[in-house]
Amino acid sequence: MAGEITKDPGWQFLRQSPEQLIKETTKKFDSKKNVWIHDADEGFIPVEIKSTKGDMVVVVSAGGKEKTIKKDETQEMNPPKYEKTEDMANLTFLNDASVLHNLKQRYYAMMIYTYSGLFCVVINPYKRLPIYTESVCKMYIGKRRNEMPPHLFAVADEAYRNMVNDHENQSMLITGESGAGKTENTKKVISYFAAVGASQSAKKKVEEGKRKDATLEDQIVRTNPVLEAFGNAKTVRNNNSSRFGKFIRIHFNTAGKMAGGDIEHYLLEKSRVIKQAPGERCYHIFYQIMSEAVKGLRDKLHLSKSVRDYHFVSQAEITIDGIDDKEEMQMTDESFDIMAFTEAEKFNLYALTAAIMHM
Ligand SMILES: Nc1ncnc2c1ncn2[C@@H]1O[C@H](COP(=O)(O)OP(=O)(O)OP(=O)(O)O)[C@@H](O)[C@H]1O
Repeated sequence: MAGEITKDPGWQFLRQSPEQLIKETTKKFDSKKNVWIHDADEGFIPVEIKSTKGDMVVVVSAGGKEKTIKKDETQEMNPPKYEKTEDMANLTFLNDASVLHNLKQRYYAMMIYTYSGLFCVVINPYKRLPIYTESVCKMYIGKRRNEMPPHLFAVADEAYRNMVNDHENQSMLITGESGAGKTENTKKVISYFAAVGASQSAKKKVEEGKRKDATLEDQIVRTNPVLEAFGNAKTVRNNNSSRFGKFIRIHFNTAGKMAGGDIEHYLLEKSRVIKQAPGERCYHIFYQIMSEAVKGLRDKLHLSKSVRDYHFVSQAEITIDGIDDKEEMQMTDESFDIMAFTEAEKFNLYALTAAIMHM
């Protein structure tokens, strides 16, 4: 099994190979001499202490540059055996320079998850890594945190097992600045719970006429495209920025199978509906409706003009690089079907949205 998982395409983004590990962790090191100092460009750089006089030290950088600074301004360096450590709680010196160095080195190797005790620090890779596949998901099911490389799935699995074993509610806080990856990681957590807690109940039939099969897991996962259509927008910092906060509750039955869910939302940025700053866009749904993905919808909503002619939604950007509003609209509309909205309910929602454009 261990051999098999290391062959998974995602493994290289989770843990370095034994060869790399040996190379990294056996570098020359002198704990008395090797330290970190502040650097205007790099944040912190490694230097070697050449001499000490009172509370001043002369340090030399890798490039041979010498500098005299206060000893207090240096930060201790960890021995190379901690290079790219998976849990920063292990570090002998937990100073800013060491934490940033560790996260940076792991990020350069595209290992985006790192523990810091109970926390899991994530760095946005801005590229799709094969670490959320079904095979990677299976690797983490039922495993202890220290048995596997850091991953959001491990945190989710631990929460799931604590819930099943201790019969206690569990919560996960996902936080960070705009564009940090909260929305993406939240979606992965929900998908993970959908996989481990699959209800396996008889498939429900959704809405007469559509005859689509939808499991409860599908329905819970599909809340996202709809919420994003109405509550996410392009900002200067993030093409898909959530403009509201949310508290997602997923319910499990006593057997640990998914039984339902609900979402509380807070503080939608309402001003965006009528005003967009330069470089930003209104909520995705307006442009999705205009995309013609749902045949005849624009006609029914009397949206015959071009987007630019609807003032409230066209004060800045109207398209987003890399986002196809037509595909997104298909996803939104299909998600409504999977969540068992009726045709009338869907139309009413679209009509209300269009009404704002007509104002
Ligand atoms: N794990 C990831 N893998 C690949 N791309 C990612 C990942 N996390 C984030 N991204 C990219 O970064 C973008 C911004 O991430 P996301 O929308 O999750 O940020 P956020 O923290 O929710 O921001 P906001 O607070 O503005 O809603 C995503 O649209 C995606 O392109």
